[in-house]
Amino acid sequence: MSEVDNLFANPFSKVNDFAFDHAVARVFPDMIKRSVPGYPTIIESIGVIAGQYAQPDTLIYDLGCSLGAATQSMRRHLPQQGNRILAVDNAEAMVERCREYLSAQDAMLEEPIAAEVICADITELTLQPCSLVVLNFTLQFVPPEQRLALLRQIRQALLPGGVLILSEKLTFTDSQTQNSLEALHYGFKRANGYSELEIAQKRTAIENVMRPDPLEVHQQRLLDAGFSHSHLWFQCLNFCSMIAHA
Ligand SMILES: C[S@@+](CC[C@H](N)C(=O)[O-])C[C@H]1O[C@@H](n2cnc3c(N)ncnc32)[C@H](O)[C@@H]1O
Ligand SMILES: O=C(O)C(=O)C[C@]1(C(=O)O)C=C[C@@H](O)C=C1
Repeated sequence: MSEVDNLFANPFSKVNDFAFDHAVARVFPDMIKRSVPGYPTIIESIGVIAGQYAQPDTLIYDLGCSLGAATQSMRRHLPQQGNRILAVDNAEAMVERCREYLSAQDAMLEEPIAAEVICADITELTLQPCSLVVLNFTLQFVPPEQRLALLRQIRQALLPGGVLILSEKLTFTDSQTQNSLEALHYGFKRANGYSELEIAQKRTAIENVMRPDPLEVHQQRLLDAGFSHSHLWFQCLNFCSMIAHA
């Protein structure tokens, strides 16, 4: 089961780029809960949103599933209506553990919704028709120049009435807002037991691999990808989640 995240607790002579490797997979539930304000609420709400929007007998994608927290939530909330969930991640360490977690969940649910975990790059997948797609803190790790093409693919795969749930860390074009929310986010991490060194080293580790966008950039890109409408349903500090309608 999950261990405490102390991956950045000791000083490094050089901080390497963040990777979703075995060390991260081992501590990931603790890391994400202590790093992303509102993460438990977002996970639980994804199940509720899925209950509202997943159409009977259709496919659901969880893209960049990590350990499958969103998939597990959807399986808890969805009525048994012939849905199938495809959870995809390109980090082998995550996929291995995700499969274990979902098998453990199988044993706890009466009629578990079918869920399959695939190790693949989501920018290279051909998506099948589906009613719901989840990108929960994944798009920020996709190279910016590939984001629009991915969203177009998702839009094209969505059935009429289908939705995308898109959760992201945000940046803000107004520097006062940026500085205020960034400082509060570090305060959130501190309150969750991370030291100044851990906060600083993690910041360096993610700066080349995780490139968040402002909300306006997301909204325009969703329109450019063919979504008819998008809106926020959650924001806590500089982290948010949106629903985009096909
Ligand atoms: C912050 S984690 C996502 C958390 C997860 N969705 C959850 O709800 O707990 C980002 C994940 O996206 C995956 N990822 C990043 N780029 C990817 C890509 N091109 N294809 C597949 N997975 C990707 C990473 O391996 C990582 O597991
Ligand atoms: O922005 C940060 O400082 C974070 O730690 C965020 C974040 C994320 O949003 O995915 C970065 C990497 C880990 O996956 C967990 C959390």
